[in-house]
Amino acid sequence: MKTVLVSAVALIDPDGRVLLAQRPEGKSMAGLWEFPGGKVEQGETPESALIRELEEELGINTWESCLAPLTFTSHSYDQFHLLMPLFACRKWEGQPHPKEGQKLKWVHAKDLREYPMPPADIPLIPILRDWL
Ligand SMILES: Nc1nc2c([nH]c(=O)n2[C@@H]2O[C@H](COP(=O)(O)OP(=O)(O)OP(=O)(O)O)[C@@H](O)[C@H]2O)c(=O)[nH]1
Repeated sequence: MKTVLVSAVALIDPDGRVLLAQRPEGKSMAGLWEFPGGKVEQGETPESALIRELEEELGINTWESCLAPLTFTSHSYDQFHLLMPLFACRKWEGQPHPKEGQKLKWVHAKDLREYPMPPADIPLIPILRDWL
């Protein structure tokens, strides 16, 4: 099976809340809440892919020096195996706003379980809760 590298980020606001984005209708796993990010394309690093995705999805800018490795998930879906590093980021420029029709929500760590997430993300929840 093909391993797909997807880079994702926990954006953390001054209140310690994390930004989740709801996958829009029409996409696979529509309605589930996920961390902003996306596939690492040819010639990109996980960091550069994330910087690009944050601009495309949320209209914010950040820098490699502001992306701290936090943890990762590794999960087999039917069609591919997902390998997803999760970075933490507390510093960016601009106000995150939905550029692709997705819903956005700042969520306290203790409330993360209330937001249905893709199966690959489930092991990340306690790690984030302990870390935040
Ligand atoms: N950004 C992001 N992707 C995730 C998370 N969890 C998870 O399983 N994924 C999966 O990782 C892939 C990310 O791909 P993408 O964001 O670049 O592209 P996409 O949603 O258009 O993908 P798709 O249309 O192929 O489903 C998707 O298959 C998505 O379901 C997460 O927390 N954040």
